[in-house]
Formats: sequence, structure tokens, C-alpha cells
Amino acid sequence: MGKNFKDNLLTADEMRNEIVRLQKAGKKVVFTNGVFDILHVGHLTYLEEARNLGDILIVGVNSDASVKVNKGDKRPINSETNRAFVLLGTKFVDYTVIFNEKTPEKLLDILKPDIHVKGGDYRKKDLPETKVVEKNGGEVKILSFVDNISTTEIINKIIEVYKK
Ligand SMILES: Nc1ncnc2c1ncn2[C@@H]1O[C@H](COP(=O)(O)OP(=O)(O)OP(=O)(O)O)[C@@H](O)[C@H]1O
Ligand SMILES: O=P(O)(O)O[C@@H]1O[C@H]([C@H](O)CO)[C@@H](O)[C@H](O)[C@@H]1O
Repeated sequence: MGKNFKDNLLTADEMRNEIVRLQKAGKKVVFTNGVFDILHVGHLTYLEEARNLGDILIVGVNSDASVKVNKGDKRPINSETNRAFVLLGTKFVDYTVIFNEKTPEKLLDILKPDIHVKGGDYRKKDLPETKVVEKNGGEVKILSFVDNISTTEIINKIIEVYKK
């Protein structure tokens, strides 16, 4: 753990070394990934649930370029480092790592967490990363979903309220 919350944004190689150390010390390492552009209560509920599955929660944060590929040219609203820092400021997230690919498969193959989770808007069998997690002896879990809250809805509300 770094001295300041921003110290826990690591590179993939630094994160792998840290995971080896943590697992040797008997810690269960949970991983998730996503964009987390404007953090909301659905995210926090989900991150809390993820953290409670183990001892350490790592979030793979999509780079700005990979957000554009996944969510379109107008996104993200917040930069990759700011999204990673906001996550580290919550009481649930221990480490963040930025990844630049369309999916987290390559990152998961490096990190090899014990558990990989996504929210209830995903199905395990449809996740491209399920294969690589299970190949490395990890487990994939889908968590619950908080209805009627998303970053897109927040953006649409702001547009509605401020439009002329
Ligand atoms: N309402 C919610 N309840 C529980 N989990 C959620 C919720 N919204 C998102 N998640 C989970 O949080 C992670 C990051 O999701 P993401 O940043 O895409 O959220 P979002 O609000 O759906 O964003 P957007 O509207 O931009 O698509 C994903 O793993 C997703 O499953
Ligand atoms: O924030 P999102 O849109 O839930 O994050 C995406 O999740 C994808 C998911 O893991 C299925 O592969 C991932 O591929 C994508 O890069 C985003 O992280």
C-alpha cells in the first residue's frame, strides 16, 4: 500500500508482483474492470459486493482510447487517471491498473486474480474473459444490479436540465 491514495495506481507488471506477494501472504485477490466514467451508487454497491468476496479489490480501468472504442467518441467525460484516482478514493478499491485493449483478457492473463467479477448487466457465458480467468484457475462471478442508475442516465439528465 502506498502512502497516498494515488500511489496505488500501478502498471500491470507492478500489479502482478504485488498480487504474487499478496497471494503468498494468504490474501484472496478479487478483480473487476470497467469504464467508471461518472461514479454512482450502482458502482459503489457493486464494488462493495466485489470487495466482500475477498481481501483485496483491484479495478482494471479502461484507457481513454479503449473507452472511445467501447462507448463512442464523446466519452469518456473524465480522464483515465482521474477515473482511476476516484476509484482509489473509495473505501472498497485497493489498487487500479489502466488497460488499453477493447477487453481485459490480456491484463487478466498477466494478473491471474483468484476471482473476476462483473455487474448484473453481464452474463458469465458471454464474457470474452471467462476463458482466460478459468484457464488460470480463477473463478468468474456476476454480482447484483441496482436498477435505474447508470452514467449514461446521469449524462442524459444533465443534458435535459441544461439544454436551452
Ligand atoms: N446500476 C449498477 N448496478 C450494479 N453494477 C453496475 C451498475 N452500473 C454499472 N455496474 C457495473 O460497474 C462496472 C462499470 O460499469 P460502467 O462504467 O459501464 O457503468 P454504467 O453506469 O453502465 O456506464 P455507461 O452508462 O457509461 O454504460 C461494470 O462491471 C458494471 O457491471
Ligand atoms: O464499464 P463497462 O462497460 O462494464 O466495462 C467494459 O467491460 C467489458 C467486459 O469486461 C466484457 O469483456 C470490457 O471488455 C470492456 O473493456 C470494458 O471494461
